Amino acid sequence: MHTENSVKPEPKPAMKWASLKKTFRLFRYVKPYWAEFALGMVFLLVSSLAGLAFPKLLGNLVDPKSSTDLIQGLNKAGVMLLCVLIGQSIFSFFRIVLFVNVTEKTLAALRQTIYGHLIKLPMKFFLERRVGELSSRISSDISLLQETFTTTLAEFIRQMVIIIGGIIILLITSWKLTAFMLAILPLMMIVAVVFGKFIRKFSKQVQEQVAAANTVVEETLQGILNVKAFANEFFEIARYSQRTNEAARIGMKGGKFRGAFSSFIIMGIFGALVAVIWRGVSMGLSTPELLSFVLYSVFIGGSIAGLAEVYTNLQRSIGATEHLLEILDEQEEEITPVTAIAPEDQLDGQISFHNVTFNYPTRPDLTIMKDISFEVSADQKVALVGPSGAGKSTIVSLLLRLYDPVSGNISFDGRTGSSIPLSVLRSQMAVVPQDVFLFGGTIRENIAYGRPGADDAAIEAAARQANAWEFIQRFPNGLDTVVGERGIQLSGGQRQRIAIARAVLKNPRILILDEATSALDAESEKLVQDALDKLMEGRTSIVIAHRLATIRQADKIIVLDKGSIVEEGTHTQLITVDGGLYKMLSEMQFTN
Ligand SMILES: Nc1ncnc2c1ncn2[C@@H]1O[C@H](COP(=O)(O)OP(=O)(O)OP(=O)(O)O)[C@@H](O)[C@H]1O
Repeated sequence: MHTENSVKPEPKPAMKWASLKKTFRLFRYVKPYWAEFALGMVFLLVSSLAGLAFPKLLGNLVDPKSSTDLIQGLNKAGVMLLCVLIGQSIFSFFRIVLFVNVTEKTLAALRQTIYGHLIKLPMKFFLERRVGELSSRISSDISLLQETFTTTLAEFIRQMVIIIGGIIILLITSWKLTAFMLAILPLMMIVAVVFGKFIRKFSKQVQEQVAAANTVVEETLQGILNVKAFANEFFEIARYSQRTNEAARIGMKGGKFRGAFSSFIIMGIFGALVAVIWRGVSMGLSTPELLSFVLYSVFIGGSIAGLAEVYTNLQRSIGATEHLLEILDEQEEEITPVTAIAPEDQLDGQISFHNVTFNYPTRPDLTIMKDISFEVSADQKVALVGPSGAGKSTIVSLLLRLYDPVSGNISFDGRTGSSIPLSVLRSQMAVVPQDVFLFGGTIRENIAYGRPGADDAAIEAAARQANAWEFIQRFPNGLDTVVGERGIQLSGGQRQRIAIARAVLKNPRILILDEATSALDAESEKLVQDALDKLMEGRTSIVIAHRLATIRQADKIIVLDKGSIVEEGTHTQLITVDGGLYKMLSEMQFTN
């Protein structure tokens, strides 16, 4: 089990400006929609400015002087207020529609960019992170940004307009009273900001705990079979409860501070109001003047308090942006669309390992492959044999260039692997893995994964060659049969034949076969083996063999032990080596 690195250190204050600058990189995704964005901004500004007229007009409304100017029985201030209201509702409507449009389009582009980037990252990246954490990270980080773009940003601008505009109007009304009010406000502001920052810490911790809890759900649902088989339901329930309780505990602790924060704001605002009214009365301001003054003060006070919330939200989205940018800053593999393979890049199928030494990037201290060299001629069938952990799968990963050797090199037809475009190289190889992964979808889609866009005739031919057609046909929906998320409705042998059909469709130059360790029933076994034999014909095949009976005909058997090649030869040669590992493994299997 991995340990959680859930609570990451808070970014240092010195980082702030740098992170803010980084966040601006996101505006690249807004750029294509800048016209809509700018228009939304105009609406926002106009509606915020119109909002500013509110207290003044309300003051006029109650002014006994204005009621003497009645125009046909209607109060002028009342009409203007109505106009402001109508104007504001129209502007708000367009502002929201425009901002939502821009946000949705921007986020879709961002989601696509991030996913497109993520899927092209090298294996090293995925070794270091948990998939559940990554996916919930991305979804929660993006929802945070959604909130920022649609509400927080607008709130920020509206509040700034109210604060600045309000103060200007107040200064014109009475600079003395304004100065008095302002003496109280900045204090509130500082406390609010400090408080907001403190609260932010809690929401971040809760977010991380929730992500950790989601990881448990995701992993256990994906591996539900294992959970049940090990009767570990209660263990998982306890694990999940621990995470969710922790999230709740931190959330509640944060809740207390949020409560205190809101009490502070209430005290601050009401306290300031009482003080301002008292001061205003003693300064001899008229009632309408006082009313609009108090209203402006409420607006300003409310905006300053809201600003702390906005600040918290902005900080959270800066955090979210940083996470997303961290992913975007990771170096991609050179994945390119392969439409046609240039003749010079067509593989013949010859492979050589020259003094390859390798360790996994996550475990630099542990040398997994030690100075390995071997040759595979085109169209040869070569078996990799050895005890568990000997390094057979690692050789396959190196062949696929999921990782690069630390020293030495791997060449294809005499060309170093790294000189062939990565996607072109991989497109000429196919893997039939031990644990076949079926995507939720139809059998047709699952087979066509070997060559997206293949027509039904090609899919049927591949299924026939893989000895899969017979069982597919027996399903009432044939190729349209939906297989579950992990293909649980299909038997192990059937899944393997689907994987073989995929490889047939791909028609690779180099075939990599990770033989299933789980025993199939005799009939299924024969069907799978027969399909594999047909698939291996006419191409280079590398077989990770667990059952030695299946590789007697191999052109070459490479025996690995602890990351080194200990023997090499055909079955007949190796079986005669006294004290040899192959002979020993072979005797063990046949006597069992
Ligand atoms: N992703 C990884 N990160 C770090 N070490 C790894 C990783 N994958 C495998 N190893 C280590 O590399 C060594 C070789 O593993 P590998 O999977 O290649 O062996 P194998 O011969 O295929 O074993 P098996 O027959 O059990 O599948 C093992 O010691 C294993 O612990």
